[in-house]
Amino acid sequence: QKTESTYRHQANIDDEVVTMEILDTAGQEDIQQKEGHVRWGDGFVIVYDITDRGSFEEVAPLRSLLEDVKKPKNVPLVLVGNKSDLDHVRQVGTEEGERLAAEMACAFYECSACANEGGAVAEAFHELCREVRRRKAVQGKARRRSSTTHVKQAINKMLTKISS
Ligand SMILES: Nc1nc2c(ncn2[C@@H]2O[C@H](COP(=O)(O)OP(=O)(O)OP(=O)(O)O)[C@@H](O)[C@H]2O)c(=O)[nH]1
Repeated sequence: QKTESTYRHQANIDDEVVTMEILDTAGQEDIQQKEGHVRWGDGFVIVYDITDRGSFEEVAPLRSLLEDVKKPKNVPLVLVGNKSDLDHVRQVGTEEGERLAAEMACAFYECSACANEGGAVAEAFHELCREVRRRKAVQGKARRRSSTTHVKQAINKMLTKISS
């Protein structure tokens, strides 16, 4: 049974301590629940499985939901293709992920929650934090003394291991 969990994770990003509140959604919510998650989040990691084309096809509708709920603001977002250790059963090419991320104007990472070589999982989260920070600065809401940036996220498929 799919479950929803929350995590708190602290990281030092560009010499600033950031506390992330992470919501790992189960991906089976109804539309009201999904919208609630989207309202709650400051930033989003959308994760698909490179060995499952269906999961890749769920990205665009999710992105539309984010846009609809957050508009007129644009949404801090990163796109992650997970399970890069399973390259031999890959169904979604790296270039396809890159192209989709370019369309969505967001950063893209391929990574593996199991074999997290090069720390791509952490890098994806760190980049999301930077993006949230940039948007807040642009919106004139940057609070210089705040050492706690809450990055909240709602996604359909999520990495459960975060290491930095
Ligand atoms: N090989 C490989 N397996 C992975 C990777 N990430 C997750 N898995 C496996 O994929 C399965 C699903 O992982 P979950 O983290 O439960 O995926 P989920 O979509 O978040 O599912 P829920 O937590 O039930 O919502 C598990 O058996 C994991 O061990 C990865 O990077 N590589």
